[in-house]
Order: sequence, then structure tokens, then C-alpha cells
Amino acid sequence: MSGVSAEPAAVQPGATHSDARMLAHEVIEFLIVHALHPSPINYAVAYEYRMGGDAALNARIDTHLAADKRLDDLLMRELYDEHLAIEQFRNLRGLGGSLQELVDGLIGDISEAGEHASGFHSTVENNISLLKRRNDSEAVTAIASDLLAATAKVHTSNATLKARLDSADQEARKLRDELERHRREALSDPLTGLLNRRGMEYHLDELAVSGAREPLSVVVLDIDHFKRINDTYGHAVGDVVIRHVAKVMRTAVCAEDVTVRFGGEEFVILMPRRSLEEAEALAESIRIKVERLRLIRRQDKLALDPFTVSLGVASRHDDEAFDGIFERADKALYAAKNSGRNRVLTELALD
Ligand SMILES: Nc1nc2c(ncn2[C@@H]2O[C@H](COP(=O)(O)OP(=O)(O)OP(=O)(O)O)[C@@H](O)[C@H]2O)c(=O)[nH]1
Repeated sequence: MSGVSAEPAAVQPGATHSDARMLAHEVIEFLIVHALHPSPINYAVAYEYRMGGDAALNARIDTHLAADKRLDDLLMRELYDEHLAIEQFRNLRGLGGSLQELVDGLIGDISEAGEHASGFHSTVENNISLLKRRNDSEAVTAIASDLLAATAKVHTSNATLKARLDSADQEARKLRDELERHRREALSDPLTGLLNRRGMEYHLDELAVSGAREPLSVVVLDIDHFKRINDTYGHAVGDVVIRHVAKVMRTAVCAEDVTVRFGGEEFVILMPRRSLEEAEALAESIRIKVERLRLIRRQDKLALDPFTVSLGVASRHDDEAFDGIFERADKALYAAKNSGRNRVLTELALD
């Protein structure tokens, strides 16, 4: 399993320890051959590759290796996010199961309480008809104690139900918070807190429902010569630069705009109901703010060289789908890079 894919030897239930050991061995061998850290994410991707369960993931790795490119942590993280993080959604399904159990328990309690209440009702009815027929004090005392016992039973059953409802309420709140946390994690980029590509797709689905024919502008941004920043100051500083660019974008956009870390040093802004000119103006304001950033490396107070970004902008034509708009914005970005970087070009600059 050193490079291109090999025949998967799936570890099925019932497989021997030695099968499992061999598989683990091959996965680790893969990490060593490709000089990858034995991190959980790298291991998970290499394992999935070895198992061959996701043809798209295997194709990405094979194409990368066939082009003589190195696998690195960033690519592995990207593959993990795109192909394996779906596991998080499976966890959500697990949580749904707990909620179902909770609801089933409650339904049981409520019907039990209902039975007690209707039992109480018939006890009262019977006793009233007895009272109408009898008027000696012994009988009245017996009827009164019967009623008292029935009341106590309903009271206990109601108190139990209330306690169960209280704890179910707490449990439901906990589950809801956990669901929300999983959803947020699955849709956002941990470095910048912006949406990731999956988060963008989620928003695009929502936009498709709410405003397929509404105007939509798209800005694509890429940090210029980012490799040079990494090479000069190190990867950690590169990460800080990414975070600062994300912050500039976040503070420049309006509440309705959707800001996305598309991957690596590339970002996207979706701008519903905004014209090409409005999107171009926003892109230009971001370009200027980034150009003016002055960052100082904390450990040695070294002032980093200023850096810049290039941006491409496009807007929806008629009721076209997102892919067409994105493609023109990306071409405009490419043109901005080719014509000197540190600039905004719109689709109008394309032939
Ligand atoms: N620090 C850091 N680097 C990253 C991250 N994601 C991608 N990179 C690096 O970003 C660099 C992207 O470089 P290139 O796509 O070659 O382009 P560039 O140097 O930005 O140059 P131009 O786009 O042509 O201006 C690569 O060296 C990646 O390793 C990240 O999350 N953190």
C-alpha cells in the first residue's frame, strides 16, 4: 500500500487478530512511506484509502500521487473533512435515538398517569352513588378513606410524571445543545470559525429554496504568494495570516452575507440580493484593509512584510445555478492573479 491503491482486505466481523494487525501495519506503513504524522486524522484517511470504501477519496489520492505530488497534513485534513467528517452526522443520528427513547418513556408515563386519573374518576363516581344510598356514619367514613386513598394514588402518579417531565426537559435541552454543537463543528472551519465548504453547500441549499431567482453575487479571494509567507515565517505564522484575513472579511460583510473558508488560503463570500457593483465595492474594501494590515510576530517582535490578496467577483445571470457564478468569479480571480495580484477583477474583465 505504498502509493497507488491496492486490493482491500477488509477486516470483517469475525476476522482474526492477525488480519486486523496486518491492516493496521499497512496503514502505518503508508503513513511512514509518505512521511505523514501518525495523527488520528492521517490514520483515518489512510485507513479509508486502504479499505477502498470511498472511490472518490481513493481517486483524489491516486491522482495526487500519480502527479508526483507529496501528501501532506493539509491535504489529509481536507480529505478528512470532505470524505470522513460525515461520521459526525452519524453521531447526530445516535443522538436522535436517545431522544426517541426519552419520548417513548414519557408516553408510557403519561398513559399510566391517564389510567390513574380515569381510575380516580370512576372511584369518585362509585362513591357518590354509594353516598346517595347510604347515610350511616361508618359507611361515610369508609367512603371518605377510599376517596382519600384514590386521591393519594393520583397525586403520587402526577408527582412522578412531573419529575420525569423535568428530567426529560433537561435531557432534551442537553441533546439540543449537543446537536447544535455537532452541527456547528461539522459546518465550520476550526482555524477561522468561518463556514467550511460543507457549510457553504448547506447555505446554498437554503438559498436555492428561498431565492433561486434572486440576485446573488460571489466573491472569491486568495492570499497572494501565500507559500512564500509559509516558507519565510513558518506554517504557524501562515495560520495567523489566514485568521487575520478571515477577520477582515468577517468584519467587512453584512449580516446576510455568508463567509466561507473554501480551503487552504482561498475564501468565498456569498452575497444574496447584492449586485455585481456592490460585491465589487466590498471586495475592494477587503483588499485595501488586508493591504494595510501590519502584523508583528509575538515571540520576537518581528514585523511581517505586508501581504495582499486577489479577488474575483461575479453575479447571477437570470436564474442560473451557483456553479456557473462561482466559475466566473474563479476565472476573474485567476485573471487578477495573472495581471499582477493585489487587485479585484469582476467577470466583466473576462473575454
Ligand atoms: N499555514 C498554512 N498553509 C496552508 C494552509 N492551507 C494551505 N496552505 C499552503 O498554502 C500554499 C498555497 O500556495 P499556492 O497555491 O502554490 O499559491 P500561492 O503561494 O498562494 O501563490 P499565488 O496564489 O499564485 O499568489 C501551499 O504552500 C499550502 O501548503 C493552512 O491551513 N495553513
